[in-house]
Parts: sequence; structure tokens; C-alpha cells
Amino acid sequence: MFLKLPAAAGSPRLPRLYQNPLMTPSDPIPFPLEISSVVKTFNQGPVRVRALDGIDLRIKAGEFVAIMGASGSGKSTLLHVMAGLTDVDSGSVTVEGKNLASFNDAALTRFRRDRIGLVFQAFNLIPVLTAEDNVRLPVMDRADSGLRAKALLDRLGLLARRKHKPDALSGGEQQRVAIARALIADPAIVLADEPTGSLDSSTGQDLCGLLRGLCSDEGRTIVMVTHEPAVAMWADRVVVLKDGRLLTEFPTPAGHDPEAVALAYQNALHGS
Ligand SMILES: Nc1ncnc2c1ncn2[C@@H]1O[C@H](COP(=O)(O)OP(=O)(O)OP(=O)(O)O)[C@@H](O)[C@H]1O
Repeated sequence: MFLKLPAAAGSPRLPRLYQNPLMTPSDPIPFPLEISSVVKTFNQGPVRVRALDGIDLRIKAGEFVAIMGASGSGKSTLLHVMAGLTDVDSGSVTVEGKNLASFNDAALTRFRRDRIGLVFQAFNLIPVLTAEDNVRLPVMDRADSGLRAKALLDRLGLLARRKHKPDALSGGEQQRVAIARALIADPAIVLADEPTGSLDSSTGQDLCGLLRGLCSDEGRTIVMVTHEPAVAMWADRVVVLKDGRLLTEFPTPAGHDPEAVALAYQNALHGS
């Protein structure tokens, strides 16, 4: 099953690259995500931890990138930095040509809402709201939010479940609601932090197929943090972090082969 988003009311559906009103068909942004020399440190008591230690990364429009690395290597921090959820000590984060440091808080929140879809391992749904209202929440102020939420839930096979609250939905259904919510503003970029981490492997694979479709069929740019080769295999490229640095990267081996990804990852980590 692949998503085809409903067009916003009154506007024809446009190719993904050209939906940003600041862009024209002759002026697509080739790298909607650009991270340059980013350093991020955290205080842990008396210790200062360098979570990101000089990261440079460019992600192409319509690319699906998986970020792998050992626990504590900086994967989630990097994703949060891309979303502007975490500020950086030095370096720059440019999303669709905008340096995130140039926004004030309100403008950054608006930009994130409109241009970036966020998906987390824990779903982060509001328990007292129905599936439909969870999906509508980011754009509740827009007249067509109800229609768009219904259309998205329909595409995701959840229309009949739309009046249910999260605790009446399975893990896979809850994550699909979270994805519908991430897509409600029709963002060009989707950032997912271990989106399959709370799902069984079969449901997780379905979810990966769905993310793949968002990229291949709709041209969205996706960055996904994962520990699992069987999840990373759905991406176009795997970026490997170690101790806050970009250790290496490799194109995903052809054929959706988890063992080939696991081998390439181990080779990357151990330098063979
Ligand atoms: N808010 C924070 N306060 C203090 N230290 C933090 C904070 N967030 C992250 N860190 C530290 O930064 C480093 C990188 O953390 P991060 O969560 O990005 O790693 P990760 O690769 O996503 O790990 P995991 O796979 O376990 O989720 C770790 O040493 C972590 O303890």
C-alpha cells in the first residue's frame, strides 16, 4: 500500500520538489538537508559530552537515508538537530535552503510544522484524542484539516479506526496514525527516530515499505535512525556514526538484503 496524499483544498497536486512556495520548477533545492561542521555538546554533571563532533552531511532531495551506529554515537542528536529540536554549539543546519539558526522560536516551530514530518519510536500520540484528532492536531486551525486527516487515514488503511483512541489501536496502527500526523502538513522531509523500535518485525517491515513509498512514489526526503540492518536496507544510503563523528557511509546493497547491510555495517565499523 502506498500513500498518495490528497492535494490541499483548492490547489492542484504539484511535484514534491516544487511545493515550497519559495521554490520554482527551475530552482529546486538539490540538497534539502545540509549539515556543516556541526558540534553539539551536553553537560552530564561535571562531564561535557561531545554528542556530535564535527558532522558534515548533505542529503539529496528524494533520498532515503538511514543513520546507524552504536548506542550513544549521536544518531538521535543528529536527527533532533536536523529538526531544529536541539540547537548546535557550532556549525550550521540548513533545511530547504534555510539556516535554522536564522529563525526565532515561533518561526522555527511554524517551519518545522509545515516542512518537516517527525516520527518517533514511542508514537507520541495524545491518549485522550481519537486517531483522527491526533492526525489533525498540527493543523487544527486549517479549514481542510478534517478532510485531509480522513483522506490520510484512508490511505493508511485506518479510516474505520479513526474514532478510536490510541489505547484501542495496535502498535502498528498507532505508528501509522503517527505517520499520518507527520504527513498532515504535506512536508517534503520526514525524520524518523527508530520508527520500528516498538513494533514486531512483520509490522516493522510493513512500516518500512510505507516509508519507502513516501520516498519513491512521492519524492519525499527521509532520514531514519535505526539499529536494525533489516530496517536500514529500505534506505538508499546508510550513514554510520561513531562517537559523534561520521565514520563512513555506503549505498544500500541491492535486493533488500538484511545480511548484506549487516555485513557492510560491520565492515564499516571495523574498517575492513
Ligand atoms: N539531553 C541530553 N543531556 C545530556 N546528554 C545527552 C543528552 N542527549 C544526548 N546525550 C548524550 O549524547 C550522546 C549521544 O546521544 P544520542 O541519544 O544522540 O545517541 P544515540 O546514538 O541516538 O543512542 P541510542 O542508540 O542509545 O538511542 C550520548 O552520550 C548521550 O548520553
